[in-house]
Amino acid sequence: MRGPVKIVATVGPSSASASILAQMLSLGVDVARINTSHGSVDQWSSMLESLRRAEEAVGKRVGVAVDLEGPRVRTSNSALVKLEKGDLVTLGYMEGDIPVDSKQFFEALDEGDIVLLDDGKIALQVESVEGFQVKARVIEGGVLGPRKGVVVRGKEPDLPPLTARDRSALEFFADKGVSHVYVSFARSAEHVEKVRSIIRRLGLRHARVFAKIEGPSGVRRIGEIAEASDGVIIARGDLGMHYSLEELPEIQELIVMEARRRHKTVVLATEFLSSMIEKPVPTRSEVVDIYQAVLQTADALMLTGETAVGRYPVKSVQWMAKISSRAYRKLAASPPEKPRPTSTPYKLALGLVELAESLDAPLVVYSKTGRFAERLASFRPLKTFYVGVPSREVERVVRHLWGAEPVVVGDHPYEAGLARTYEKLRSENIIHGDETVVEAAWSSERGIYIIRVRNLEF
Ligand SMILES: Nc1ncnc2c1ncn2[C@@H]1O[C@H](COP(=O)(O)OP(=O)(O)O)[C@@H](O)[C@H]1O
Ligand SMILES: C=C(OP(=O)(O)O)C(=O)O
Ligand SMILES: [K+]
Ligand SMILES: [Mg+2]
Repeated sequence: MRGPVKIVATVGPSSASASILAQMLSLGVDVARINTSHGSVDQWSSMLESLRRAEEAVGKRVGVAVDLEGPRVRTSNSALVKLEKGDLVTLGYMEGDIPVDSKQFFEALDEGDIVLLDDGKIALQVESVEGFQVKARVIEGGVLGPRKGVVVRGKEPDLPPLTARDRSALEFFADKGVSHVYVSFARSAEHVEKVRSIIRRLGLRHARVFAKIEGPSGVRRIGEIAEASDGVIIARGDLGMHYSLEELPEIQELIVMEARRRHKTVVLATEFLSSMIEKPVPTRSEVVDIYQAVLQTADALMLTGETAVGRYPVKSVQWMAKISSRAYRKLAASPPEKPRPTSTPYKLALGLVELAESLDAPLVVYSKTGRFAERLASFRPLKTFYVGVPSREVERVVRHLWGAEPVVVGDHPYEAGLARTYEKLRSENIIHGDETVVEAAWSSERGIYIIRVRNLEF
């Protein structure tokens, strides 16, 4: 039992081939992330093509998440830059030892500011600011790769939530079966709503909008942002540059709690297995980090550099799946607490999860949009639950949810959809004929909620 936690893998140069992706999918990847901070329409096209081929080979369709660059400030160097501790370097707009691609970056800079590069691996302290010419001292050295993220600790560029690059990326992906859009640097509910309206205009009907919490305003406004989103992502890469690292565990706990109490999908991202970018085996602390993340009941864990540019993308997925299924055993022994239901649909969902658990029976439902599945997942059912869905579009949405196993049965009235779902599970021998099963669907035609328990043993 791989366990209910889902795995998001970033597709990049290391994993863009159909054969590598097929191995990753069969080992447990549930969502493929395309980080549009990098690459081009041509590269994204070939990634989607490889992904389709991998899905065919494995017989499993996964979520397709488009991660928008957002107002990201980056260095614009194309070659590596070696930086030694103590060096005095110049930062300039598209020029200098360290060229930076945003004018707003320089306008907000003051002497004494700490500038972090590449998820904080390199740190500088600003000594002088003359317009777009800045002198800074290297306080943490390293080799700066091309086009790496730049963050001024505690300062967020007051830029619009979407850039021209984001809009063209969304236009490209509008008819590509995308199931999730990750909004980078989400700073307010308004940001999220803006992206949602653009997505709707582009015809991405079912796509869910997840807000990436990457800086101080995202953390401060987590409540309104979570309310406005379908899910939140704890982006530990950028968060670890805005905050000092020892603050990260509490921020992670806070955001998981704020998301879960609002029944929102919650994803933990970045540096879970970063040592496996170079090595075939994780460090002990990475293993424990993943184990603890599962016990914190995130819906999904995200691999970034490990599968995008790492030397061991398949082994990284293998390790994440192995550790999370081990953590699942611990969870099964001491079930996680469930959030309070906030309305009738959630009360029904909670009742269903508890009924299935008390009978130790599989839960089978039919959900036309995937919203019913989201409500059930939010109560963290300990066993996989099966969700009949009308289309591949909804299948991809449901794939992201804790414990949810989507089954495409076509578009039917609820009761017929539920019957087809049960039949399909029986025909694939996922559920056995004599097994007690809890089923549910609501019949909008008759305005009633159907709960049926098959093969009860008294
Ligand atoms: N689509 C891509 N094409 C090329 N390189 C990529 C792609 N996606 C990710 N990468 C590489 O993998 C690294 C880690 O991935 P990720 O953490 O998603 O990126 P970042 O944090 O830089 O936005 C990136 O810095 C980049 O070097
Ligand atoms: C996932 C993250 O965002 P990105 O990789 O797009 O910077 C992060 O900052 O941890
Ligand atoms: K991004
Ligand atoms: Mg980030």
